Amino acid sequence: MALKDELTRELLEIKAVQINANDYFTWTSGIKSPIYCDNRLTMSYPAVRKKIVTAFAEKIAAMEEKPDIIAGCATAGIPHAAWLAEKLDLPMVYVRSKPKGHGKGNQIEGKISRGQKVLVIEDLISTGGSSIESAKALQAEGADVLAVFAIFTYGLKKATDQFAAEAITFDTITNFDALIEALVEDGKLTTTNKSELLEWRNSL
Ligand SMILES: O=P(O)(O)OC[C@H]1O[C@H](OP(=O)(O)OP(=O)(O)O)[C@H](O)[C@@H]1O
Ligand SMILES: O=C(O)c1cc(=O)[nH]c(=O)[nH]1
Repeated sequence: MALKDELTRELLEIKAVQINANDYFTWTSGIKSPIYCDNRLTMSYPAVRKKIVTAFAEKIAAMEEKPDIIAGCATAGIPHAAWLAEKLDLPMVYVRSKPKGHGKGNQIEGKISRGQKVLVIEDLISTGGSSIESAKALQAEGADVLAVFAIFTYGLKKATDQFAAEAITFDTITNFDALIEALVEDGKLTTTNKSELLEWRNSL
């Protein structure tokens, strides 16, 4: 089984994905959603988190330009960025959603120098707003952001449009469509549920 399919299935097995058709979740963007994917749970499963790092490392191996440094998006991107940086023996930083209100007032923690090639690691992309903000904070420090990688994307048009508008490349290990297919295969979603969820996603 391809790593993408293995990880899609494992997200379901560890119950990272919850569907509540009657009591919607609120996303960080304010969007109300019948589905929530809690990739933070992957931290608690060494075999799953190792596969995530392997999948990111495979994507890096296919990149023409290699990163000098790995940047994690606070907070859920940080552990995976750390494990990836460790595997590749690369330096790491993390990026806060906003500058710290005390201490040194940093938004980026760790050392970053102008011209360094950075790969941004995020756990999940909904609208893309959080990871794009992290990438822009790095660019403001003179970093060359090669790409944003995440475990999962909902595949929202808004995310594709926002990344394109900022000329930032992004890629993910798995996505909403693969997740929905796996749920249908497992008999956990009817084809009607599937159509409703895809329609909801496409309407955002
Ligand atoms: O693509 P977006 O619309 O920005 O949404 C995705 C972001 O939302 C979640 O973070 P959250 O704000 O819940 O914070 P956390 O990472 O600290 O848990 C997730 O971890 C992403 O960072
Ligand atoms: O957009 C979000 O805030 C969001 C969606 C989701 O499914 N999981 C998550 O951790 N955040």
